[in-house]
Amino acid sequence: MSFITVKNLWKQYGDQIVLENLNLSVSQGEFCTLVGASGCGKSTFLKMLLGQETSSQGKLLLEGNTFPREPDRNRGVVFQRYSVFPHLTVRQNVLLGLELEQRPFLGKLFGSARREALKEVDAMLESVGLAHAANKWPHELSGGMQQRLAIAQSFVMKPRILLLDEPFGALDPGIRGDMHELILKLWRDTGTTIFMVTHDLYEGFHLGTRLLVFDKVRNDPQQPEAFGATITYDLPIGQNDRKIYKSIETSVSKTARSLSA
Ligand SMILES: Nc1ncnc2c1ncn2[C@@H]1O[C@H](COP(=O)(O)OP(=O)(O)OP(=O)(O)O)[C@@H](O)[C@H]1O
Repeated sequence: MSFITVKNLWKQYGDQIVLENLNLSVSQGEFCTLVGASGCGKSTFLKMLLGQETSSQGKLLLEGNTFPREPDRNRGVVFQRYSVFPHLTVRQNVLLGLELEQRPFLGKLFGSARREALKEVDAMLESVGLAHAANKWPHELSGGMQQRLAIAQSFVMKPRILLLDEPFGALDPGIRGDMHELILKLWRDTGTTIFMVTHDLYEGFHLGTRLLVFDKVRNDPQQPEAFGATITYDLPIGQNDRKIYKSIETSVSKTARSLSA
């Protein structure tokens, strides 16, 4: 059975149609990268997967059942920035999720429960390359290290679905390469189903298992809000066809111009 099923899904804010007629079937453990013009609804789609937004029409199913309405521990999220708590050390940042899960009201663990949790935290920090920075504060970390921390915070909760909204968008190209390796390693080790939004077509074409292009097939310059974006390409990663790359680039740029006009 499909892990995630999207059937004729629409999202509308007031008179603005943001997404129209999305159809998709995703298996458990896939890594989908989402590209598309700014404002065409990629983050809105992630929010629906997270349970922060509801659809206006259509179905969004998790193993055949309606998606849970509220965010829960099965779904993690990493944003481009500001995912970590500035008043907690690196170690405390990763520990907090486990503490809140086990002691939702107190938010603190003691004794052997705390020791067990810290073992998990330290293993996680080791695996994202932050073991040496466990006692540092977020403001003492570089941008790349902060994103490593945000990724550790998510993975320590062992989510079934991880949503990444331009997680490497603010990083230098050199550091991005290291982050690609890290996310691929964690994905392979854990089998998490990942959806990652990126503005970088290269990332889209090379990372994960599947590239989804969000774009508008219909556009009325007189009524720009009358039509939403849909999935125009659904390609397996590794398909390095220059012509497809060019055609996606051209179409996405055209939509970007119309959305910013
Ligand atoms: N809560 C909301 N209320 C009204 N309109 C919204 C809301 N959230 C998003 N929108 C609108 O929906 C459209 C899609 O926004 P969204 O953030 O999903 O696009 P995006 O493709 O992720 O853009 P970017 O790549 O710039 O992050 C935009 O026009 C935005 O203004």
